[in-house]
Amino acid sequence: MSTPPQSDAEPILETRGLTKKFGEIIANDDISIDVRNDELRSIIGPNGAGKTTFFNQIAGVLPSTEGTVHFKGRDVTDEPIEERAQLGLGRAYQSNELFFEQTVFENVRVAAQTAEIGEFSFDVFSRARNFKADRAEELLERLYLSDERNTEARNLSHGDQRRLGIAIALATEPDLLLLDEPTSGMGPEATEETASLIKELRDELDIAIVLIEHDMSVVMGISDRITVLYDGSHVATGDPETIRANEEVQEAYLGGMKEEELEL
Ligand SMILES: Nc1ncnc2c1ncn2[C@@H]1O[C@H](COP(=O)(O)OP(=O)(O)OP(=O)(O)O)[C@@H](O)[C@H]1O
Repeated sequence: MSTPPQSDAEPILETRGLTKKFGEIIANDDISIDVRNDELRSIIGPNGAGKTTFFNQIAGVLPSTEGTVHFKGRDVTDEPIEERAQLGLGRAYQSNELFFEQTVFENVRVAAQTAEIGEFSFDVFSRARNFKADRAEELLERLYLSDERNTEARNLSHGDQRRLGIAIALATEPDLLLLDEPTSGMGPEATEETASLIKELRDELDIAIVLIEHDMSVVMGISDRITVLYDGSHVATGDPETIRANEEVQEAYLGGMKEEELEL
């Protein structure tokens, strides 16, 4: 399915014809989207739709079989993940990427220090401990983690680890933040808090955020626009009302998800 771009002004991210094949498996086929520089965009679709693969193609974790990725007008299709990060394309860290033996504060401070210096070295933990401390404190406050400042990352709750992963990503001062299922494994209350936090971050930091999310109340509640993938293809992009009313979206979802999961 050919997918014309949908945006009108100043896209920070443009994918064109993005395709990923794993041998015979076509994970993504010809995906073209534009994300505006102040946009909160959700990517949704049933299991196996190609969402995570698409994210990995954007971040530079996976090379694409075909197609291009432009970030801030620059072709980054062949740029490695670090180069994209330097340009301002950030992705939240997963729990298994944290420094478990270090405190919450040190995890964020070192991320800020690494971003400033340009590379990570194990020396960073022994450097002057107040380097980038203000920035780290500010981020902890913003992510509601100040109370856990001195807790070792391994002792954090699941939800706090997810927030720490976002704080680390923000330490690199991204202009576009990618969040892969930020509410997964959370109960209803933490999910709601995380959704508000994501919206707050976009509004206050004035950045673009693209998230993969399964919780439809989160998606419908905070997204400016939603992109629906199904079986590796782009089905639709539009505001929540448009997506809710789209018959093709309902069919795609009802084919792959239970109606009660959908809440469309
Ligand atoms: N490394 C890989 N090798 C082979 N096939 C893969 C690989 N990664 C993903 N796939 C396949 O590509 C398709 C898309 O997978 P992907 O994980 O991107 O979907 P998804 O929409 O993120 O699914 P979920 O919601 O379950 O995370 C699936 O058929 C999957 O089995």
